[in-house]
Amino acid sequence: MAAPPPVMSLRGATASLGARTVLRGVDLSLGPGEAVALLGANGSGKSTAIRAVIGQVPLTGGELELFGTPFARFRDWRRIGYVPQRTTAAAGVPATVREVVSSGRLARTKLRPLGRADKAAVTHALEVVGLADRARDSVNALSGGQHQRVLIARALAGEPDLLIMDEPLAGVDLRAQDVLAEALREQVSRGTAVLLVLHEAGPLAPLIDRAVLLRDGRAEDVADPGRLHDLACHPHDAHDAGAAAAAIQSGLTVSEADPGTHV
Ligand SMILES: Nc1ncnc2c1ncn2[C@@H]1O[C@H](COP(=O)(O)OP(=O)(O)OP(=O)(O)O)[C@@H](O)[C@H]1O
Repeated sequence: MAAPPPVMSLRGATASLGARTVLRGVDLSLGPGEAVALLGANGSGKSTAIRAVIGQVPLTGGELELFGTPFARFRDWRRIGYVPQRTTAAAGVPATVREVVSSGRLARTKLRPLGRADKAAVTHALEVVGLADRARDSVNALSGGQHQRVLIARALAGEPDLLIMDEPLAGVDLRAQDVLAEALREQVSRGTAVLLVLHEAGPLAPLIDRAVLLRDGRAEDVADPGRLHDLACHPHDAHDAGAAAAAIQSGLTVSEADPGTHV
């Protein structure tokens, strides 16, 4: 039987923001059930890359396929969940936590009232992020970290096959990070592919199958996600991702001065 197509595949992707070329030939793909961390310095183009994947930033060149379908023909958006970079879930309209999380089902219900399965998925997502007891509260009454958890619950409620998250742990306290890591672990074990922009892997580190470093508008594979922490926190140290990968494989830090010292 033929192997399933990648969940997402970018090939030679180029993109610009204003006059600035941000992506200069990015190759990045994700298999079903794979969890990939996208690392890189501030401004290296991580958010731009994932916004290109969901069609918010148009490619100026290269190819994008989602679930084996070229982007221009892709319509199955319910298969993709997206958590934007730290923002607020409040839109000036006094929506409740449950309402915002329920909006994660929109691509599935196509504006019909929520059915039993929809409501169960929303309730489950609220429980997973630890906000079931706040379901009736206005999102305007939440803290920044709680907003972030609402946005994660909204993405989970859609039961996506590909979950894309831009720094999902930003502003989330350590206990909630553990809860979210467990939620993601469950999601990945069900076969969901996850693409995460990370600066701090924290409790997500054990989940990550592969890390990719964005540098100079291109993506470079990092061999061992076990060294994720160093590259996530110190992307500038990776002067040469090839050397970094070799060092990582051999168990040395990227900037190790004494090759006899293992970390
Ligand atoms: N609207 C815009 N117009 C022009 N340039 C932009 C715009 N938005 C972002 N940029 C630039 O594009 C580059 C990539 O930005 P992007 O947000 O993708 O980086 P990032 O790797 O996600 O950064 P961070 O780690 O700080 O979140 C940066 O140099 C940024 O200054």
